[in-house]
Amino acid sequence: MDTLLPLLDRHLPALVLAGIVIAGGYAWPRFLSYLRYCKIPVLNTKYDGPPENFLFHSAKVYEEGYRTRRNDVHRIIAPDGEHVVIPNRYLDELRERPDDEVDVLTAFMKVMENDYIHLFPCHHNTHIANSVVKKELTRSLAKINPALSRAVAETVASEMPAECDSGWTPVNINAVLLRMVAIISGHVFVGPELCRRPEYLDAAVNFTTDITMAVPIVKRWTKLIRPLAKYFEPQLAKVQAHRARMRDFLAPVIAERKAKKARGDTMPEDTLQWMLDKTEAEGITDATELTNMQLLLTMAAIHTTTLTTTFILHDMVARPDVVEACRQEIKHVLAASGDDGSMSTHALFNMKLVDSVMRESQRMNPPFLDSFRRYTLKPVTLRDGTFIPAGCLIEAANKAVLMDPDIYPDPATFDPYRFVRLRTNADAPDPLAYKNREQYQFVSVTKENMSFGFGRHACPGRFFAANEIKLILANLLLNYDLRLAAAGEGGLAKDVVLGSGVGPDPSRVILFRKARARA
Ligand code: HEM
Repeated sequence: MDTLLPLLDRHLPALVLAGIVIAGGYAWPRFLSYLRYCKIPVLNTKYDGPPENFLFHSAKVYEEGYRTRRNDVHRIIAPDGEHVVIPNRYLDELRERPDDEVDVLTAFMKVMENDYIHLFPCHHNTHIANSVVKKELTRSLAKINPALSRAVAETVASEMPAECDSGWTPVNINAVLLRMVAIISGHVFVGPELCRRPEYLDAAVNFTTDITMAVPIVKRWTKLIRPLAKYFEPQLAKVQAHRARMRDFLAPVIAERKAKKARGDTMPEDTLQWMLDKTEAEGITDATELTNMQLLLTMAAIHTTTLTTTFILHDMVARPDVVEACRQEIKHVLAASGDDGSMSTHALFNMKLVDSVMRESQRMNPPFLDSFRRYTLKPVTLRDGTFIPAGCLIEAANKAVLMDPDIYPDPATFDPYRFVRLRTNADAPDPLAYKNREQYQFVSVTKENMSFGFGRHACPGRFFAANEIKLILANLLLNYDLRLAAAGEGGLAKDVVLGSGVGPDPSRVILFRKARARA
């Protein structure tokens, strides 16, 4: 104490100043946040407190918001801050707002703590990656589908456990699908020669999981000292190690492709090549940027498609009649299409019951409880005078809408025929009175189904994802019998809801057996 007091005395002014700076750094953002949000009614005071309160009760929070305040802008307090929930009736108006007013990328950068995680390449290159999916990939689907169809057949055969050939075998289908989807997507991301290479597969399978774990770790650090997190949190180093490995993997591939192009060789048709062509045209030659763009697509595509397909199979296997009806439809469509065994986009379009089961499964198990995440870069005044300040993370309820009985009658019942009925039977009552019943296809995005988002930034990969999922389902149903495992055999589904994310029970198994010759 004797030595401490003089020391304190000598440094008192500096200590007081440091205290003011730290307290100010902590309190100032909170004060600004208070000013920004204080006029927007808050919903979830009862889930305030430790982050777990919101994380594990988020479904109830969104549901309560939709039930009690569906026509008013309101606020949810989540562990990462305030989320402003926008009623559906404003979405058509908001989707028209330009990106420099209501921006999707800033929203995702904030949610994903991009300053510390560095998931997104610079704005411009992120737009290039998105536009490659929207334009080149989607426009090429009919052309690449025969090759994709063969790739799916090979991958299903190689990835399903060999034990299924000799009898009923418990399969953790989520884990199997993750590799399958990574390989199949890899065919169109980096090409058939590279899509099974361990470096690519490691990034495709583990990058998303490592980022998902890193984001809450970053958020635990108070903003003022967040830049220091990378020196203390090994999870952040893990994310950057993925980037370095992927860059080492892609750099020689990129160099080789550039040489091929210079020689005038025929170039591959995959997202890497399309991104190379677009960036080269603009003089961007850095392999790191292309690596980041490729990793971004991996992040957007692999786990989302895997969890959607897992949910569909979990929902199907509980209903043997639906499995059989889908199998018959697939056989019928293929017999009528006269294709050479590969499944064309036209044949996939005609699998309308399969499509309906996919949409119904996604209706009951959307990947996110919310959708239409945007950030207001400028203050927004809506036509009826409703005001949303600048600097807000806005979003709309998704799951609560999908369970609304006025929109989806008897919403808690899984009805495999719900959407095929609406699409093919003009007399089927349509509570939404859509002008075009094709709005009920799996890929259609509406205010009443935003699992692929909404507006001009709705998921551009959904057409590819729908093809991929249908091809996987068709191959599994034609080549395997499947049945429900009992609870004791790992068959009990317990979905995981954490914050706004929803996933299937990752440990659940389904019994598969290689199909004997069927009629
Ligand atoms: C079933 C699988 C998938 C689901 C559920 C899904 C879901 C979503 C959602 C909810 C968004 C945000 C949209 C919005 O806020 O309006 C999104 C954006 C995006 N998705 Fe997907 N996605 C899937 C598959 C894919 C695939 C396979 C790809 C790439 C081939 C992809 C590429 C993208 C891209 C590039 C964006 C950003 C679009 C933009 O900001 O303009 N997604 N996705």
